[in-house]
Amino acid sequence: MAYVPIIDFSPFLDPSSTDENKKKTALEIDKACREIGFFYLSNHGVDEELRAAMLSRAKSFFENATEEEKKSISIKPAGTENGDDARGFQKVDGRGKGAHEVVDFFRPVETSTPPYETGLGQNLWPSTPNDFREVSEKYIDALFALATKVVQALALGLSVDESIFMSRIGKAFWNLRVLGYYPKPEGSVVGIGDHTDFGILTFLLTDPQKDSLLVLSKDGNWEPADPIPNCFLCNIGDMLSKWTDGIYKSTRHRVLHNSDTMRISVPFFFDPDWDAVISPVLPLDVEHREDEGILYREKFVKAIKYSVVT
Ligand SMILES: O=C(O)CCC(=O)C(=O)O
Ligand SMILES: [Fe+2]
Repeated sequence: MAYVPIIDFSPFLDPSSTDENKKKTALEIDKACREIGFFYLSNHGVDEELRAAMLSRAKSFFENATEEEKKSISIKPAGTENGDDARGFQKVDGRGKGAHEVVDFFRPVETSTPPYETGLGQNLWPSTPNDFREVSEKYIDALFALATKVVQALALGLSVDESIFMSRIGKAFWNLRVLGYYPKPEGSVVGIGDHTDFGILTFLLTDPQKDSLLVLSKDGNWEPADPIPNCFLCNIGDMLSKWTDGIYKSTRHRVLHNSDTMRISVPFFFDPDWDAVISPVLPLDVEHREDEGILYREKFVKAIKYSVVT
């Protein structure tokens, strides 16, 4: 797809690559972030078998989990038993925004005890299929390592002191999201409504179906961002936009799934540490403007209450 560029990430994985090669890749990412807010990442180092396993476990969950199991792991309001507004399964109906089913997992928070505050509960792992958790945790580790490297590349591309970013992602509050878009029933919209992601970067893994994910271009057209074999589709969230004072865009996107076949999609959202303050590091000729910061966890709570809990 011509609109979103494909960026070869191998210089950041190959220990023998030169600083010059790294800088070239970092500047390609920088350009995509300034102009589009989306890019495909190839040669990212995440094993093909692991990606296939993650997709197959997601598919197996939607094909085989019973309604009873889905109910047992469903998201519950914070303050109620096991509830934290955020972790677990939910079925979103097609009124307005677009129908889908979704299970959300977040970084575990060892220190919190029930009743949980928003976002700070325990992950509710499905038991269908029985190795869902094991595969997901391997996948999360791989994506966490990749995302950290991409953030290093962002710092290089921006000529920003890497430690400003690194000191705010050591315990990145990641979210693994497993989405099932069912075949379209009569008279409803299957998908996800127009939105921006609210973290730093999203890494999207989907099955090979086309024409579902649409990205809003600068001139106001919805451009398809179809899967490309062996690439992650990456996009910028609001936190990275804030870090760059809006120079990088968190681009609007939506899903419209008009098909007789179920679509499986697994976004990995890489977000700042729970307590991180995110403030502009750009423009480079002024001081890092700490006073204009936003607390990530406040952004999270607002975003979750608005988008997830119904
Ligand atoms: O399913 C997709 O292709 C994208 C999902 C998405 O945009 C989201 O969950 O934020
Ligand atoms: Fe999104």
